[in-house]
Amino acid sequence: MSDAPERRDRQPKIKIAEYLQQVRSLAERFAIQEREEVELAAARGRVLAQAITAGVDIPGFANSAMDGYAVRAADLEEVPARLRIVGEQPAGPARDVAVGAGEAVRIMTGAPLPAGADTVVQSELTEEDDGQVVIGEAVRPGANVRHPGEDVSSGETVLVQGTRLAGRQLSAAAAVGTSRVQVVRQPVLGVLSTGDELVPPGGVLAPGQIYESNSYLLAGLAEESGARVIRRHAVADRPEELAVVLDELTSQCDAVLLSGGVSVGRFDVVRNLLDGEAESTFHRVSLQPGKPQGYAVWKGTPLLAFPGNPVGAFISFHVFGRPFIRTLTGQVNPQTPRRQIRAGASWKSPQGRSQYVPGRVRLNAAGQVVFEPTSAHGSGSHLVATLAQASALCVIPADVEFVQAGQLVDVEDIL
Ligand SMILES: Nc1nc2c(c(=O)[nH]1)N[C@H]1C(S)=C(S)[C@@H](COP(=O)(O)OP(=O)(O)OC[C@H]3O[C@@H](n4cnc5c(N)ncnc54)[C@H](O)[C@@H]3O)O[C@H]1N2
Ligand code: MOO
Repeated sequence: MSDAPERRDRQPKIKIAEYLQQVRSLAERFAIQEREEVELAAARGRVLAQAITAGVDIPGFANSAMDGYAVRAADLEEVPARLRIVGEQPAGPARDVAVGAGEAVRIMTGAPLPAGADTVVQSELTEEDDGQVVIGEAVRPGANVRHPGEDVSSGETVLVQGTRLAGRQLSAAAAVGTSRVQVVRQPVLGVLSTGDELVPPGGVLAPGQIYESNSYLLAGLAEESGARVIRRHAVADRPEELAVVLDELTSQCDAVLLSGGVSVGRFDVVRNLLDGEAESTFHRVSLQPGKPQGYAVWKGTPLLAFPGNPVGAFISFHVFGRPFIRTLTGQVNPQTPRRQIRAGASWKSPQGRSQYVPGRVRLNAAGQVVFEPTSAHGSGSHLVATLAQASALCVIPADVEFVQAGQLVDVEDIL
């Protein structure tokens, strides 16, 4: 057992932005430098180590947006118009058909626009009669024609370096002809829970014990952020055991996320063990939940230490963990978008800490869009089960102590 004394920690709190800057600086120093080339189909979730430049225009040629008839707008000045059908152009190679005065070509969506045509009339507005097409309604000149380079021109940047590749980005790369991409090596993250009271789910709970859940939370979030994860649990009051697990994890990982044991209690082993380590930094951050935070470098590998309370661990990942992984993998860190929505309930917020309240954005009975906390207990950092129902976070500034139903509040989506 550790016999470390309880700390009387009256350290002033630091601002979220200040601590975030420290976390990002740490990640910048350990940013992954290795690159690899992978098939586009295997690149989902990876981070681009190069820009993708269009090798072709998109669209590549003038083409039809509808199934219908390619015509000359000048022939539609008076409707109904009757035009002679002189050919057909499906999607695919351009046929040797052209549209002259008084003529039309039957055309399919995506097919190249025949020479002479400048407008496409969709088939619903037409009737065919004895080799002619009858167009009964006026059609805007140039309607239903997609022009070359309208989306992107050859030589333009389609995806910047540092983009994380999801389905849409893979599709953009494919559409400009890219088949292999340079990506940043996938980060390997250790996830380590500490706590004597923690029993793996499925085990038998003795009095005072609870099921361990943070490693599932943080491993899941880290994987969703593109990392490969190695998950472990070490008991809280045995620093030697924690040191062994840290040795093992840091020898295989680019970084380790810890939860629990960072506060001021006698058994807060993470803090007790790391306190003497290189660059070990512990702060009280003006955040609720998620006040106690720390980082250190263990045998050359950065560690981020989050509080053990499950919602605190989640908010810590949302505010610091995800930006840390993004920086580690060379991604840009855009500001998390916030929008103002009316509070759908009243609640208290702790003085001097920015409160993050899990909840949902919904329509209330009066038809107003409101933010509603998922739990009547608001931002309580132990509310692990109701956290799963939340899809948004309400962010209350540090100087606000009470939120009145109906007032505008800042809301962020949970990614
Ligand atoms: N005297 C003070 N006590 C506390 C302070 C303070 O300023 N002065 N801060 C409180 C705040 S705020 C937080 S947050 C917690 C942080 O404590 P630790 O990070 O040291 O976390 P633990 O004590 O290990 O655990 C807290 C809580 O969370 C449960 N837990 C921990 N790990 C897991 C896990 N992997 N899965 C599920 N649940 C977990 C643990 O059982 C505790 O209930 O300190 C306050 N105290
Ligand atoms: O900062 Mo703690 O996570 O509120 O309980």
